[in-house]
Amino acid sequence: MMELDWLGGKIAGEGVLRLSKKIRDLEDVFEDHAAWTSMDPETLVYSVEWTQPTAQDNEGGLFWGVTVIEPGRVGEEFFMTRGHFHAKRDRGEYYTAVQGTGMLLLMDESRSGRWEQMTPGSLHYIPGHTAHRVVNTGQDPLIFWACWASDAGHDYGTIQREGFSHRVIASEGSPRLVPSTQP
Ligand SMILES: O=P(O)(O)OC[C@H]1O[C@H](O)[C@H](O)[C@@H](O)[C@@H]1O
Ligand SMILES: [Fe+2]
Repeated sequence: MMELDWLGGKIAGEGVLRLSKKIRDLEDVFEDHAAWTSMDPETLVYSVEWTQPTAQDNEGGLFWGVTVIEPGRVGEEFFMTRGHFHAKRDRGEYYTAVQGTGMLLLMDESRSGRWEQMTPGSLHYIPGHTAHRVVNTGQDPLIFWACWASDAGHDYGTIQREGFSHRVIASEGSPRLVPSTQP
């Protein structure tokens, strides 16, 4: 059995998987390359804990995890996840925020973008064929839980090549959505 620290964003139990993404892992994710280069490469941007109680190729299985995005910026742009489509495009996902404030960026396959505000208690259904990225627009860690299909997989390449339709930047202290000029 797994034990969740719901508000702390932690999973305890056997077989919990963990990864963390630092500034050095996120080249070409942020628009301002000069600002990225000037930062300490060891700065933590986000970490993920998840459980895979079933095999990755098990059609019909579910995975469960939590992501903690630290507060911070690269230039004008807020810390955020890499973002992805699912490798199996039709697979959906749930996100629910428990701490902090942020923005869920969504984009369909014709690059049409939309977004949802994330606050403690907000529930977000991400349909299939929709890329998703989370941006921490607050001063505290943004913590959200997720449940997704075990055979969904992650396609990072499409976002790496083509970028998201929009970015979230700090404009006089407040978050502002701007159309992307480059991947
Ligand atoms: O994988 P990223 O786009 O960097 O997002 C970070 C993580 O966010 C959520 O927790 C998803 O459920 C994970 O599958 C994903 O790995
Ligand atoms: Fe996903």
